[in-house]
Amino acid sequence: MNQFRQSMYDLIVETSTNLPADVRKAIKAAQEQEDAGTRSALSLSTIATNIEMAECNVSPICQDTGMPTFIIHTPVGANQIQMKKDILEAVSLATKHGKLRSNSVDSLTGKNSGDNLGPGTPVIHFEQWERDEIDVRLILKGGGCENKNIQYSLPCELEGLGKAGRDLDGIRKCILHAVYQAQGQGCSAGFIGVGIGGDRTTGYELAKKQLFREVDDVNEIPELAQLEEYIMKAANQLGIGTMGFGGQVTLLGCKIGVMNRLPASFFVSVAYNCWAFRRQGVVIDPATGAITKWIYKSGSEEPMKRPAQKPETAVAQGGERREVVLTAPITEEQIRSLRVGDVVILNGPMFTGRDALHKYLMDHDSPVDLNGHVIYHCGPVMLKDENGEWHVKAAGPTTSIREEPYQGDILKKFGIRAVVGKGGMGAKTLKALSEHGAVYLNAIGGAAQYYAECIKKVNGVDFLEFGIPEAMWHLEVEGFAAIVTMDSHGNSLHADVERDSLGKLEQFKEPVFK
Ligand SMILES: O=C(O)C[C@H](O)C(=O)O
Ligand code: SF4
Repeated sequence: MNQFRQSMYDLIVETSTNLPADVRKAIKAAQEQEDAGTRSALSLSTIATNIEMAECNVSPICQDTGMPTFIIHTPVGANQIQMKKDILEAVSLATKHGKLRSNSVDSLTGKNSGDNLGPGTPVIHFEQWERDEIDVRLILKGGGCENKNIQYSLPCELEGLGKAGRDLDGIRKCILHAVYQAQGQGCSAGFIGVGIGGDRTTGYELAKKQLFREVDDVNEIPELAQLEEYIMKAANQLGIGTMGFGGQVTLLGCKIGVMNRLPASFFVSVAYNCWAFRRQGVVIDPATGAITKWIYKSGSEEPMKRPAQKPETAVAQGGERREVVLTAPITEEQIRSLRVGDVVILNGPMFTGRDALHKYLMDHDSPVDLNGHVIYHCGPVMLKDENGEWHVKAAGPTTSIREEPYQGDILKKFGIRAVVGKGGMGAKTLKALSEHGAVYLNAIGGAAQYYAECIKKVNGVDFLEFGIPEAMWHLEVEGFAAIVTMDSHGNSLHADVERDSLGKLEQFKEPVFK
């Protein structure tokens, strides 16, 4: 088994950097369905480019490399203690090499362990079987989509859909509601795994296990096969689209599993996975620890279509949208001229800030003058070279709504003119954008290689003690494209799409499965 640690390292790198063929196929099919020139089509082109860049750079597809979760089947007698040690070493090494972001945070102190190891991380499940080989599957599911997981307890009353009872039709309503409530925040278009039954814990486990099924397989249980097919059709009529920009494709895959439950409980658990659906698996020779087979067809066999021109250029040429180039510090006048739908190309300085920084800035000063500047909701993957210089390895946006309690106050306090993130923000921020004269710019979630390439220099860093993802990185960008989705005149594309999709959800109120 001396090669086992290397095999686990290879599995981690492949999973983080090369999206498997079945996932790529689903994204390519979505590209075919969206009308050229729309915001969703533009986002899918960026996503396609990003997938190819990640494979080519052998760098993370998305900066959030998630909670590494290993599901392992071993022959009777395999040394699981040694295997676990090897996995921990492989995880730590992959983190050191920038293939995983340091993602393990002490929940009480906020301290990042720096190597992805700590109580509860990574997740490793062992099970014995009677076969001779070892089967290791890995999923890297990011935090933003994890936050959109949802569990229903039937019977219940659902917004837009009314009563959901303890039957197949009630289950149908829960799943549709799950897709609706995620909006674009889990980086739609997404994949869902559903677990029917179990208790609160095993229901979610079952839901996550569904994510290991191939996107195009067919459920062995006929009622569930029918339900999966129905959900794919119905969810794609909600109009949420890629990143919640509106569009034809909201859901890329739906897999449903079932297990028994207690008489008093009836849970429907939904695990939401972003388009950056990173999972792979290997078969291992128990004698040597070497990989004998990759379980999911490699992404390298399913190349993405690269757009002929840069996606943002294509949009600007589409006519209806304006492209505005801005360099910080930005004036109020420049901001007031922007409208929802405009594409902004940012050049110059940009400062990252996410959860820890927003909380800090509420009652402290900023170490840098933020007047007229751009704050980027981003927790990058960074590596330091031998000369002590930092390099950006992956740097897409994080879900902005988490900063809703702070953002409005902070942008007024420091004079910030633009907030870059993904998934949009709420009413409090929208009001502050209007009052102060600022905009919200939506970048494409998960497109971490695409944005990393726009970052030309790291000028400095503050609060490294918050950990790499939470630190305030001083970046210098060039050609960083994002779409105005909330302007300084009270308009929010996110509010519009949410309202429209609720209207569409209501069309699915009547029973379908009797
Ligand atoms: O943590 C991140 O960088 C992103 C996160 O996965 C998110 O979707 O918000
Ligand atoms: S940023 Fe988006 S693509 Fe990346 S892990 Fe979070 S939800 Fe997934």
